[in-house]
Amino acid sequence: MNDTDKKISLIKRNAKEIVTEDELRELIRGNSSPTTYVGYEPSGTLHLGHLLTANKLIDLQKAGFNVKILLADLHAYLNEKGSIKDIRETAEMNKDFFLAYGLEEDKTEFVLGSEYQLDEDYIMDVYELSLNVTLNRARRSMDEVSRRKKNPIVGQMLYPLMQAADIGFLGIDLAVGGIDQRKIHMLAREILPKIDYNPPICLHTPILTGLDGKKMSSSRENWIDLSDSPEEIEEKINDAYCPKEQIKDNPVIEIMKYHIMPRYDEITIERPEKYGGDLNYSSFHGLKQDYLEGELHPLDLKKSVTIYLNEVIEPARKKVGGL
Ligand SMILES: Nc1ncnc2c1ncn2[C@@H]1O[C@H](COP(=O)(O)OP(=O)(O)OP(=O)(O)O)[C@@H](O)[C@H]1O
Ligand SMILES: N[C@@H](Cc1ccc(O)cc1)C(=O)O
Repeated sequence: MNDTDKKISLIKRNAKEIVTEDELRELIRGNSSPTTYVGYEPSGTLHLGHLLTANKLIDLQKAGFNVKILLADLHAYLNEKGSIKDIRETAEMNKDFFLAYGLEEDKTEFVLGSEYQLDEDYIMDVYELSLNVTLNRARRSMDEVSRRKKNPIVGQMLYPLMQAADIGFLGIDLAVGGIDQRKIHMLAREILPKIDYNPPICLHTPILTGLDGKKMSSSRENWIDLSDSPEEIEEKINDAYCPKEQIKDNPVIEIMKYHIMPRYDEITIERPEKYGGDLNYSSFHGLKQDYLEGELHPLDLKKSVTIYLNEVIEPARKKVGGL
């Protein structure tokens, strides 16, 4: 494998899609330090779902990308997440969480949305974009992001235009987000060239299933986050939905796949001799096969996920605890 192929395979790992891989290859060949970003509406809980995108940023850092994290305070405000003062305080806390989680401090630039989103040039970009997007299209792009499904407000129309403008304004080559960001990203690819910015390449991560088998979300109380103690994690994993021989919508399998396996060359599932002894896996493929065939039992999986997840989270937990 040449250097470009190695980077591409790291970037593709556990991604749901890249739009497009050819453009990514061209970018990596032609630019030794391209720029990527994820934007987050500041949130009181940064759960393992949010951290899927942070894992991808860590991979991208290893592949030579400059990483920006946008703490999107004005977006959260427009999405009715609270007062601007409270949102900004939460943004400050989130910054520490990301660094604690493993992003390299000197290679990660944090940007608060309102630091530049009130500048004249940025606002002119948003206005120009607004002349290129129908109400219907703006509304549809927000289907999976907006809090408010009925009676949309104008704030919801500004939101995707601003997200597109961010990508242009911050000089982003590769925009990363959960697959729920897809429609906004596709809109950005289409409209940014109309105001003389390059269309971004987009990478989407899967959506992590919560402990109850539904999307992990701070409003469902079905999450694990960095402030959970080892005892809480043990209890949560023990009680988690984990159907036998089923991979789909199985949060314990997903935690193993997305949060644990990328951090180890090989993992061991400890099992008493009488049940066949320890199992070792260096790829998710082998583990998946064994689980589907009933060779790996949910209880053994849960025990190992508890041990490894605690190990993965420990450094961050210490830092966050000491803040
Ligand atoms: N369960 C999840 N799995 C994967 N990514 C997620 C998950 N929840 C949120 N994200 C991602 O985190 C980023 C920030 O999303 P945002 O803060 O709006 O989350 P949200 O969907 O409102 O979550 P919550 O319901 O927990 O508040 C987005 O890129 C989104 O795709
Ligand atoms: N739309 C993202 C937040 C975001 C805001 C602005 C951006 O430029 C990027 C991302 C979310 O759902 O949380």
